[in-house]
Parts: sequence; structure tokens; C-alpha cells
Amino acid sequence: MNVTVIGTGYVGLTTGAALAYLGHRVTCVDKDPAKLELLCRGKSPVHEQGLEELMSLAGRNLNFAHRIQEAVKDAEVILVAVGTPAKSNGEADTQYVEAAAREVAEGLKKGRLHCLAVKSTVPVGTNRRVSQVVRRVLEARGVGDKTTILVVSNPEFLREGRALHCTFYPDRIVVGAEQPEGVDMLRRLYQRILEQTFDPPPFLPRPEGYSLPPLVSTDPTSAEMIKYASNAFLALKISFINEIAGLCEKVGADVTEVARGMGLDPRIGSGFLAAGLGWGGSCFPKDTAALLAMAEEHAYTMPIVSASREVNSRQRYRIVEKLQETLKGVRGRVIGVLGLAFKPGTDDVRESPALDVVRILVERGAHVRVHDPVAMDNARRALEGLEVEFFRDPYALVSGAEALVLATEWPEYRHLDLARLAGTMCTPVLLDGRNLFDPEEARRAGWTYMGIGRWA
Ligand SMILES: NC(=O)c1ccc[n+]([C@@H]2O[C@H](COP(=O)([O-])OP(=O)(O)OC[C@H]3O[C@@H](n4cnc5c(N)ncnc54)[C@H](O)[C@@H]3O)[C@@H](O)[C@H]2O)c1
Ligand SMILES: O=c1ccn([C@@H]2O[C@H](COP(=O)(O)OP(=O)(O)O[C@H]3O[C@H](CO)[C@@H](O)[C@H](O)[C@H]3O)[C@@H](O)[C@H]2O)c(=O)[nH]1
Repeated sequence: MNVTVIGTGYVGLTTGAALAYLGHRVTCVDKDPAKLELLCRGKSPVHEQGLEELMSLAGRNLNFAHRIQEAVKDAEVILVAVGTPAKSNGEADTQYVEAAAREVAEGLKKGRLHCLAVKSTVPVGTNRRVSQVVRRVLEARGVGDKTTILVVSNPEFLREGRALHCTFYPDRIVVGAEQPEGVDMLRRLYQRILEQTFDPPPFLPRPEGYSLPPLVSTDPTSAEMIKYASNAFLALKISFINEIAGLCEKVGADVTEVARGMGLDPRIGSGFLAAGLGWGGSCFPKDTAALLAMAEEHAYTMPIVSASREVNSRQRYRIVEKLQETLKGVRGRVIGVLGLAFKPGTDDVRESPALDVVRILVERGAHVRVHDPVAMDNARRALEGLEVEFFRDPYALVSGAEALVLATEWPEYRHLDLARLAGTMCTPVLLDGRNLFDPEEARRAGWTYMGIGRWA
């Protein structure tokens, strides 16, 4: 099929490259000239494992363009994957989605059937609104009765750091459509994924035991809600275990053991029970806020979602308070922070818990040194104006420091020589904010070790 993808962020570029690899003719559009320049050279503007290799494997099926109007002329399916950032009241801002839809409607050839699928995470009712926007433009062009655009909701569930895996081997594909033709078009678009009739990219073998993903066909409103409800549920699962972790510290239990024991019950499941600094990223914080804003519009309260956000924000402060207690205050102390991305495997620092901890420490007078394997440039921009020292080498970072916080569990940190690190610290205090290290091993290496929800 001829496909246009609007927005080449984590979602748009991954989807575009995957669909091109699967044999569709894909044009990805972005309004950011700097991103386009990189893309045309085969470079990805975002750090996502395997993405550049996939772009290269997609070859001529994958093209890039600056203007939507030209890129959509021959498109059968148009995927909108632009950002939906939070407004100051928490509501998701859909202006970029609407602007993209308007441009699409201005560029479509008349007399054709097109499907416009909204992949961006949008508040309930947005698909309805996008349909109106599109219809108005078509009518103004005088082609309203000759051109059909089926607007469908097709929420995205990929996780950064595993984006390609999630795209080729999804748990489900959700399509919310008013007309069955809309579902049919997306079924054709995703056919090879739904039936797994493709040769996996060499670096992305099909997981053993992976079964065919269901296509969940529903109405657009429910599809929009599935996305928000899923993210809110995952976020609250993490907040729940973090709340339990706090009590574990008081009563002498180990939250990693508790999570292991809980997770074996299939009704609970073992995923998203890792206690730590809490959740961040471009989705959970924004989407839980948007859910609350939606509820407020309807004079409805969502105490569970509110509490999960509260617990999450408290978690950052608890970490700093632990340090304050151990060091007898952080003012004037030299503190190293390992990891700045909101999770391993990405250079994304949006709403990163690590950056929040850095900000609180700086606010409270600590001298903070930081390191991340890939997110240093983005972190530098996000922390602009704060007095923070950036280090390229974790061993140099700890030299003479009084405490070390592990804020993002990059696998490479697991392989650091703990004894060598402790040896150059002024006071070897390790606050393992992601329970990455084995407490016993860390203590043997000379550290005063503190994890999350592990009292020992
Ligand atoms: N990042 C994720 O893991 C993830 C996962 C699932 C869903 N989502 C949702 O998907 C959407 C996109 O997220 P993202 O992280 O990929 O965003 P992003 O900010 O990384 O990228 C969005 C891109 O859209 C481009 N853009 C904006 N308006 C445009 C226009 N009119 N024409 C052309 N390009 C335009 C921007 O320049 C930017 O490159 C959001 O709604 C997000 O909530 C994100
Ligand atoms: O047990 C866990 C799991 C995750 N996290 C944290 O939770 C945040 C989000 O992690 P993850 O869900 O892996 O990353 P995202 O890329 O933000 O993906 C979420 O948000 C996307 C955007 O909507 C959805 O598409 C995905 O399904 C959803 O998992 C990160 O800060 C993690 O450190 C924990 O603290 N403990």
C-alpha cells in the first residue's frame, strides 16, 4: 500500500520504517528540517536500538518529505504520529494532530478512498473532531462528495528502548472505526504482522512461543480510552509496588522478593512491579494528567489515578531524603548520579525521574555530577541553567564524591567495577534507585548500600 506517516518521532519513524520493511511504499513527513536532514542521510534523530539498520533494510520503500500536502497525494493510508504534549491544565494538546489532519485534507486527490489513522495518544472524542476538520476542508475545496476519508483510531503501545520489538511483535493491534472499511484498510496495512508472514530482520528474531496478535476492532471512543486506561493501569501498578516498597523498608521486607512472589499469580503478572525512583517518560506522566483533565471536564473524580501520581512524585523526594539522612544533609556535598534517560535504551529525558532527582539535589545545595551512556546531549538541554557537571566516565565522576545515586538501570552500569568505584569515593554511599545491584556484592565491594524497599 502507499502509506504516509506524519511525524518522525519515536512512534512515527519506527512505524514508518517497519511498514516499509514489510513491503509498503512509505513516505515519512516531518516539519522539522534538522530531523529531515538526518533522516535523508539514513540517520535516526532518536536513539532506538536497530532503527537505523531497519531504515537501511527498508531501502527505497522508505522516503522522507517536508510537506504533508505533497506526500499524501497518492496515499491510501495516512498515519498521524505527531506529539500531543500536555497543556498547563494537564489536558493533551491536540493542535498538532488537527493541523496535520487539515493539511492532509488539503493535499488529498479527489475521487479516492483514503484512511487517516490517528496513532497519537488523543483525548476521547478527538477522532470525531478530526473527522469534522477533514470534512470541512474537503467541502471548502469543493470535493466533499467525491473524496472519502475514513478517520480511524489506531493507538500505539510501543515502549521506548523496545520500539522495534513492540512493532513487529505486538500484544494487540487496536482499531477504532465507525465504518468497517476503515478496519479493513488497517487490517491490510498490518496483515503481515497480524499473520507473522515476514522474515524477521536479522537482529530481531521472532520470540519463542510468540502467538499471533489479535486485532481489536472497536468504536473510536473506546479505542481512545483503551490507550489511556492501559497507561494509567501500568503507571499505578508501579506506584503500588513503590508504596509497598516504602512499607517494606519500615518492616524489614525485601520488595524484590515481594514482587517476585506476587507476580507469579497470573491475575497480577510479574511486569511493571520493579520498585525504584518511579515512572517518567513522555507517556505515563502526560497521559495520567490527560485522563484526570478529561474526568474533570465531566465533573468526575479518579482518586486511584490521582493517588498513583502523588505516590510517584513523592518517590523522588523519598530518595533525596534517604540521602539527607545518611549524609546528614546534602548541602555542599558532592553527589554523583548515574543515568539521566527516563529508562534504559533511550536518549529520551522527557519527565525523567533521574532529572527530577538532580533538580531536587541542586535545589537543596548539593554539587551534582552526572553521567549517561546516550542521553547526555538531551539532558544538557533539559538541565540548562542548573549548575551540574557532566562526566563522560563514571570512574572520573565518583572520584572524591560523597554519595552515588543509580538513577537509570543501564545494563552497562551493572558491569562497573564496584570496588574500584568505592575506592575513589570520599564516602562510598550508594543509593541504588533501581535495585540494579546485589546488596551483598556492593557491601563486599566496600559500599554503604541502600536500595528501594530493601531494608537490609
Ligand atoms: N514515545 C512513545 O513511546 C509513544 C508510545 C505510544 C504513543 N505515543 C504517542 O504518540 C505520539 C507521538 O509521540 P512521539 O514520542 O513519537 O513524539 P515526538 O515528539 O518524538 O515526535 C513527534 C514529531 O512530529 C513532528 N510534527 C509535529 N507536527 C507536525 C506536522 N504538522 N507535520 C509534520 N510533522 C509534525 C515533530 O516535528 C516531531 O518530530 C504522542 O501522542 C505520544 O503520546 C508515544
Ligand atoms: O516495573 C517498572 C516498569 C517501568 N518503570 C518506569 O516506568 C516508566 C515507563 O516505562 P515503560 O513503560 O517501559 O516505557 P515507555 O516507553 O514510557 O512506555 C509506556 O508508555 C508508552 C507511551 O504511551 C506506551 O506505548 C507503552 O505501552 C508504555 O509501557 C519508566 O520511567 C520506567 O523506569 C518502573 O519504574 N518500574
